[in-house]
Amino acid sequence: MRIGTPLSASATKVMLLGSGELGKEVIIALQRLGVEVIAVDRYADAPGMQVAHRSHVINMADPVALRALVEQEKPHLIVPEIEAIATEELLRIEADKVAEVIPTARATNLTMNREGIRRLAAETLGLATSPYQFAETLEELRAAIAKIGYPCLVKPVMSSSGKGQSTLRSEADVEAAWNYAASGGRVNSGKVIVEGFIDFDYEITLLTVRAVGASGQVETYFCDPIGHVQVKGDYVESWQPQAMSPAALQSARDIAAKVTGDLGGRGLFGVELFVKGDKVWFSEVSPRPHDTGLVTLMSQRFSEFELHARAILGLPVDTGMREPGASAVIYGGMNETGIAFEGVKEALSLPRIDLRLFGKPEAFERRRMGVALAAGDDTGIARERAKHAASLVRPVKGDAGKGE
Ligand SMILES: Nc1ncnc2c1ncn2[C@@H]1O[C@H](COP(=O)(O)OP(=O)(O)OP(=O)(O)O)[C@@H](O)[C@H]1O
Ligand SMILES: NCC(=O)N[C@@H]1O[C@H](COP(=O)([O-])[O-])[C@@H](O)[C@H]1O
Ligand SMILES: [Mg+2]
Repeated sequence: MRIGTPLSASATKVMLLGSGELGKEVIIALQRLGVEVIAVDRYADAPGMQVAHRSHVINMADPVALRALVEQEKPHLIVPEIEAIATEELLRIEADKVAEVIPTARATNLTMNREGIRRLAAETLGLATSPYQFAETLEELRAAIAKIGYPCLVKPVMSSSGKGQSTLRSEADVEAAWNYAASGGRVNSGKVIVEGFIDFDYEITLLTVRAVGASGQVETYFCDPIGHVQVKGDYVESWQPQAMSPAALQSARDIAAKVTGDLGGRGLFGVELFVKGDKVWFSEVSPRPHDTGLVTLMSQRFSEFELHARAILGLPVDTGMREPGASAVIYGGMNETGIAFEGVKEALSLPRIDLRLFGKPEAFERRRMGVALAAGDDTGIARERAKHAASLVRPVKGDAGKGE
């Protein structure tokens, strides 16, 4: 693909659907390559909007509003960024050749909903997954759990970052899990998945890139595995590389190649896998950069965001690492708008540390507001540094007019 001049008739135009912290980095990467970027999200002043050429606030789950905006902006590429999009409309947009959807409209549609991707992975591709059932009423949920047993997890079919997700240990947890799934998902479709609990040794994200190679064909590239820790279904810490046995790594790559090969298109995918010994289970896949991959801003030659930008533009990629790294999340810790951060100077005084403060206009107790990034001679050192730096950054109530 030729790249034009932004804001001119020759512009290469990309529209991000979702403009949070991950989209913000994709936008910066695209802008560096001379792309014109339009940021879209459900609220004003989202992180990516603050660096895009222009932005729009719409309900992306509304097919009519989505179609109208795409026809108004006429982007060449549409890059979904969040799990709250009317993906059936993306199928129509792609079929009508209005714009190209990254990686494909089908991939976005299947992964937007846990049922689509789970049935594809387990039933069509025959990959190992946790046992699962779907339910649309509390009664169905009880019947589903009777088949799966305890402990198990209940998740809304459309959600992310652990929203609406519960781990159930007994019958006493069922009703609360049902209610939380109904209220906590990003979009309430009324349906939940019940998953059997996998007692894994560790879990990884295998960033997998489908990009045009030297042959001119789309080829599959793997980044080094990323290890992570999740609390309440949301990532709090990640590091790269995660040590794996050769058999587990091979199996992880085979699974990732199968899933991303079926989903197709160009772009970077975050393939989430559970590992116990040499056994690997597929959990889910994001057809876009992954939150645990924020570590790659520090650890790779090209971050997952730069790789996504290159891949979607049809450009070559290099998935090599630079050095071991780690990331640690900074939460809002309060429900306030216009907060401030203290301790940034202290955090950045630590060796080989960097920070991203996302600039979200409103903080919530458990809303991710920033991330500390660290490098080290090994991941143990990098993890300690990242956690230390994150702990030094303290969100406080913003004081209008006070610069510090
Ligand atoms: N079947 C399972 N067995 C054991 N742990 C699980 C299972 N499903 C989920 N988890 C744990 O919960 C975490 C979040 O689950 P999942 O990835 O499905 O949620 P999510 O809302 O899609 O999160 P994200 O969008 O951040 O990836 C997993 O990374 C894992 O730590
Ligand atoms: N696990 C998916 C993930 O991390 N997605 C990232 O979080 C943003 C939403 O954050 P918000 O809920 O704070 O607005 C999304 O826009 C995306 O950048
Ligand atoms: Mg996940």
